[in-house]
Amino acid sequence: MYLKRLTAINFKSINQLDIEFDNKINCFVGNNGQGKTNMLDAIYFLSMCKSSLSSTDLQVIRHGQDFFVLQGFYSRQGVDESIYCGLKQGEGKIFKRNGKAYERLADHIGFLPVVMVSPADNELVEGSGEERRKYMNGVISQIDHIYLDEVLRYNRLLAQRNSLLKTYSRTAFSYDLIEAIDIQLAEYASVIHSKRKAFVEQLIEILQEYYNKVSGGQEKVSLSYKSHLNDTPAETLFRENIEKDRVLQYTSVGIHRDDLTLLIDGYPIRNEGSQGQQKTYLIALKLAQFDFISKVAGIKPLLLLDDIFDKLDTGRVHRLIDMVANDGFGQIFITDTNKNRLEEVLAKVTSGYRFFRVDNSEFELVESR
Ligand SMILES: Nc1ncnc2c1ncn2[C@@H]1O[C@H](COP(=O)(O)OP(=O)(O)OP(=O)(O)O)[C@@H](O)[C@H]1O
Repeated sequence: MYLKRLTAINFKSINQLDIEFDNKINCFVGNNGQGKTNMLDAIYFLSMCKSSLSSTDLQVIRHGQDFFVLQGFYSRQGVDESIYCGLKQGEGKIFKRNGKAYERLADHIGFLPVVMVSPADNELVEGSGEERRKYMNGVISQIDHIYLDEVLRYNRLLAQRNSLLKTYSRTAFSYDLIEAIDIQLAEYASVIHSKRKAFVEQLIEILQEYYNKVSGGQEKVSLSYKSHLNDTPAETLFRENIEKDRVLQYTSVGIHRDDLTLLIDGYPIRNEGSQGQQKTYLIALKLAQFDFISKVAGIKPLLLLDDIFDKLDTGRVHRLIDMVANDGFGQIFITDTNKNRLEEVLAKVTSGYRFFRVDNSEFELVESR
């Protein structure tokens, strides 16, 4: 699958854009703040129906404007596909495939799989468990259409349960009501838990391989899935903690407390890893994710590599490029502020490529093969 052409109007710093891509490698060079990441984010948006960075859709509308439009023209399994996304202030977001509007955005997510590697991934190391749960949700939703719905339903039931715990803690407490919620809550919790567990297990298998490929094979890396449901079935868990939750006035156990621990040589990478090791780990994690989606979905995701070379030594940069440019990856988009570094990289690449200069959110094709 590859993106042939992207058009954008009023997307973040981009006023107007119409750009045709190489079906293998696309490089973007420009100084800080010139719009490189915004362009990658537009590609991400067309796949995931949301920005990889901005928390609300309205934040991506160009300052001073009241709408944005994106259009992507793809070739997917030999078939041309056009995706339209538009948002006007005060109105809903519209997504269309070949001119027909989607009723549910969840039906689109995963149709054009995407993996983005960016400096923001650092949040997976530094951020709270919520970041890592969001990460799991983002990947699994690309290969499983009903997963997001299950998470949404779980969260709705959880909110109801929490509001009951708050309301009833000082007055009469209705066990019947809570137990009725818990039956459904436990069902969703079990399904979500088994999907997350299967995902992490498959990721672990390939994570080390990619870490070795980029690092040259030095440290041992792993990933551990933490969940209350690892040891206790959901129904038992909610039942056993009901008194505690009543005192706390919120639900203290469940998959909303799941987390991932990123490990290097058996220790959390957050405490032990150098910046370069952390970066290498995160790249390996994302490439493992690429592998996972490719295998399960049967389509190679678009690979967006935003500013990934910073903090990596030259050996790692070269191994990484050799791998993504010449191995089993599909179309890739690479941004960098350093022109020489990218030119060096392209000199080693045997496939076709396009090289763009980015200045003030204008994209100029300067070289292609
Ligand atoms: N909604 C918006 N409207 C207008 N400009 C925006 C909007 N959102 C972000 N920007 C601008 O986009 C610019 C950042 O662009 P971007 O992140 O794409 O830069 P970059 O070329 O990737 O830089 P770097 O090399 O530093 O990563 C900032 O100047 C920011 O003010």
